[in-house]
Amino acid sequence: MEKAIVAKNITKKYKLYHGTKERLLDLVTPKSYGEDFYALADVSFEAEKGDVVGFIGINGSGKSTLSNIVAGIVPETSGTIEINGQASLIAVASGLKGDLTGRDNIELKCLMLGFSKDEIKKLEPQIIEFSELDNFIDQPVKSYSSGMKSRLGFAISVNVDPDILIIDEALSVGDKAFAEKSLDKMKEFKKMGKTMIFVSHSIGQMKQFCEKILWLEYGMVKDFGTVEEVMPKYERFLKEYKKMSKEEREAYKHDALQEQQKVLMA
Ligand SMILES: Nc1ncnc2c1ncn2[C@@H]1O[C@H](COP(=O)(O)OP(=O)(O)OP(=O)(O)O)[C@@H](O)[C@H]1O
Repeated sequence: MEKAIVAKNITKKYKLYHGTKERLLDLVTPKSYGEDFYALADVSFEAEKGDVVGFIGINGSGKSTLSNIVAGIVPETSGTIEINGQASLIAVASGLKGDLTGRDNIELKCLMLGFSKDEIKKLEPQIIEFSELDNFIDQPVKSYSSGMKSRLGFAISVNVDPDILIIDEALSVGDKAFAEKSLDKMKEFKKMGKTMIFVSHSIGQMKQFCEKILWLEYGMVKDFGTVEEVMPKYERFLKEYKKMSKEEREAYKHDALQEQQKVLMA
């Protein structure tokens, strides 16, 4: 099978500062201030061409950070990510410019993807129709609601025929009718054998779409396997996690972060 994405030992470190003073001091004498925080620790996974890989995990587990790294929006601190040669990759959630109108954003994103002016002219009506933004298409994107932004991002992404599509929580905002239309489009993509990364908190959507599941927890890979292998374990975990008291969750997190330290030292 042809590999579409190969991510090896991805680590993402952020600096956490206690207040502005510490942040400024760190600018003057770098590395002296702030606390290291690892949003991802030694994460590896692969997607074959045509796989739909779902990223799951409780809040703050690193799903968006990883999808942004795959999309090339956020740089990894260490590790490598390979995207199959000619694959054109598009992330629904990225790259909309607030000061530009919806229409200008369509043109800009298409230009960046290498489309010619003529090709963009043909694509534009299709994208606008899918977005259902009507007259808002000529308003600056900063005046859009998050649902509207997500509709524009999704409309562009699914109409430019990418090889790899990254859908990060794009269906959780906006109305139900649009989400259903988008899910239909995703089914179409799946039939066409496109590779997708899908980030969602919806267990139903995950089961419906994904072949593989990457379960992240406090930046570490808790499990990676087929949807049939991983989802039942995740659902059992969620049931237990929901029952935990605040203190129990803190203790759980503490243990996970100690494990993270071990992973990072290895
Ligand atoms: N720019 C940043 N600076 C510092 N910490 C960050 C930054 N971006 C993300 N983080 C932290 O990294 C961790 C992982 O965040 P991320 O958004 O990837 O998680 P997630 O699994 O997508 O969460 P959610 O399900 O809530 O969307 C979180 O603790 C978050 O606070």
